[in-house]
Amino acid sequence: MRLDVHEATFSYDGSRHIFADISFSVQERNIMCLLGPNGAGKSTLMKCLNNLMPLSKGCIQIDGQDIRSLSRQELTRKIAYVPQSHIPTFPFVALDVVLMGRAPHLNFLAVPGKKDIEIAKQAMNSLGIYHLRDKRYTEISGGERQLVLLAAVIAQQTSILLLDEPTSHLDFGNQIRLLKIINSLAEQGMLVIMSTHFPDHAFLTANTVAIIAGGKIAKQGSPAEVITEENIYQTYGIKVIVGQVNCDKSLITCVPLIR
Ligand SMILES: Nc1ncnc2c1ncn2[C@@H]1O[C@H](COP(=O)(O)OP(=O)(O)OP(=O)(O)O)[C@@H](O)[C@H]1O
Repeated sequence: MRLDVHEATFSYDGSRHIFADISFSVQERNIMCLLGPNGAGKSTLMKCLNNLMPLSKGCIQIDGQDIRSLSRQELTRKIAYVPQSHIPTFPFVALDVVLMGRAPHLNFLAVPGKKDIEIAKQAMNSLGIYHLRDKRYTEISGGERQLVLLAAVIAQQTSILLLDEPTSHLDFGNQIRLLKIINSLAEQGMLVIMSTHFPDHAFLTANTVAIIAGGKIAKQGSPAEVITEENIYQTYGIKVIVGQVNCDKSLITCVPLIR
């Protein structure tokens, strides 16, 4: 499995480009992190990768096949996507929300079977939220909702996972547990693209980092190549120290300087 983005260009209004001529490739078992300031276009790019927004120019291919030639069901069997925010409308119980992840694998109007329920329960278990199964989605916290949506995409069993700021509502422990799960999904063969506002999350997970800024990929490469003091200053206008952790030289961290 491989995802190729060729000269992708997108505009909401037909005049202002949100991004232009963006190209990159990601292979299975790899995690790509998208960094960039607010409003840079990360969420928009995620939606284009999932063909929810049509590119104005360029193309996106999965194993050489243009995603525009795939039906929505074909695409949802290949790509799972968790948007940045999700406003709950119907009071489904959490297990039913996770079961919705099985929809691409069901025939039209078919109800989920025993196997689907088992997969959904396993997904909830892997995220430590099985106890939420009978709770209404409209009556759980923002972080719990984020974990329920993640369980739904794990149950979807796709080979590509698009996660738009997946840790934004999670407590510190759940952030790190989720990053571990993302790493293990990639080890099992998944291709993951995730946006984040935390450079450290890229150090903990990513093979590749792309900084989106000014409608372009401003920098692209390994986390150590891209997350540098200079690049972070250029991107966010803040001073940081990027360095090895003293007690474990294999870890690199990015610490903001507040003084
Ligand atoms: N539906 C829309 N219609 C018109 N413009 C939009 C729409 N959604 C987003 N934009 C604009 O597109 C640009 C990119 O927004 P996007 O949400 O992709 O950025 P982002 O990098 O994900 O930001 P953040 O880090 O704040 O989530 C912004 O200028 C935003 O105002």
